[in-house]
Amino acid sequence: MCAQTENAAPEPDSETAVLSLDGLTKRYGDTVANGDVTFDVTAGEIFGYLGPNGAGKTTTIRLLLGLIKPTSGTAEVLGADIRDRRALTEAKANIGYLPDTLGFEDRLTGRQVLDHFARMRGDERRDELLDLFRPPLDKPVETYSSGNRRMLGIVQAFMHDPELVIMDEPTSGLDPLKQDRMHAFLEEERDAGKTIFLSSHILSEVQRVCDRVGIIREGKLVALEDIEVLLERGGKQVWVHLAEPVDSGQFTTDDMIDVEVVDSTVRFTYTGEYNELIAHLARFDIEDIGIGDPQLDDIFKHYYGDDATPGAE
Ligand SMILES: Nc1ncnc2c1ncn2[C@@H]1O[C@H](COP(=O)(O)OP(=O)(O)OP(=O)(O)O)[C@@H](O)[C@H]1O
Repeated sequence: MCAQTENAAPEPDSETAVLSLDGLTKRYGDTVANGDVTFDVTAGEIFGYLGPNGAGKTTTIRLLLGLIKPTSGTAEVLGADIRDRRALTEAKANIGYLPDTLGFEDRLTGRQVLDHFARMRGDERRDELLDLFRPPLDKPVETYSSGNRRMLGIVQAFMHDPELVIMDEPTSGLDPLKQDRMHAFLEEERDAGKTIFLSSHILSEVQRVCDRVGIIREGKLVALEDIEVLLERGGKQVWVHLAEPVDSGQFTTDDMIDVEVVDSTVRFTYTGEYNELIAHLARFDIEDIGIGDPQLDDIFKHYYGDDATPGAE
């Protein structure tokens, strides 16, 4: 599959660009943590920033929040240039941030942590969020499970009702039920007009909640697509059970990838015209057939190759 770059991405509407990255580059010695990363995130979408460990996701997030400085290039966050410290500080009053590692003062209770953030930015949605996410507020944070730490982090990220929320691996440490609650919550926030930027190495999470995805590999943006387009480009997953065994040379066409033949069963990903597939299949004696949508992790493999380590769950 042909990887999309920023050049081929749909033109964003600059009026509604909440995040706008322009050649964002961060080098650490010889390591290019982010290399010329360019894309926009528009208002009211859940944008998934997908890549395996070390791809550069946290670096992008830290650059966007002004926690580190770019080597070159820049970005605008809610209209503020990240190199303009004062403008960025003002913009951050309207941003929620859930870091990958929550840097709370561990001896404080959850309530004290929230009080601290409330003094800085407000907390008009605190009670509503605590009803949903329920961290044990009167215990010191050092006694929290990783799931409860994340719950507290989510409450602090959203309680001042920000326009944009940036989340670094938001569901790590959450059990499946809490992950579901979190995903449903993010969808509600998006429907209410909020913009969510979340990084993830979990393909199923991005597939489930995100409207668009940027895939980052070794610091470079290798794809930028609507989830639906990405899934469409990934073709169809097909399996057929034939009346007689067949060898792969007899069956395979140029539009089939990842062909697997076991006796009389063939599985493959089909990327061509459907009429041609049907004409091709009509030459065989077929006993059963299944055609379905591909999983994002299959598509991901095409970007990353066979040595991909996407860490899919
Ligand atoms: N302060 C630093 N000094 C040197 N190298 C760094 C620093 N921070 C990040 N890197 C390197 O930059 C690259 C990108 O790291 P980054 O943490 O952004 O990746 P990531 O996609 O967020 O990965 P993970 O999911 O593991 O956090 C890695 O090779 C990392 O080792």
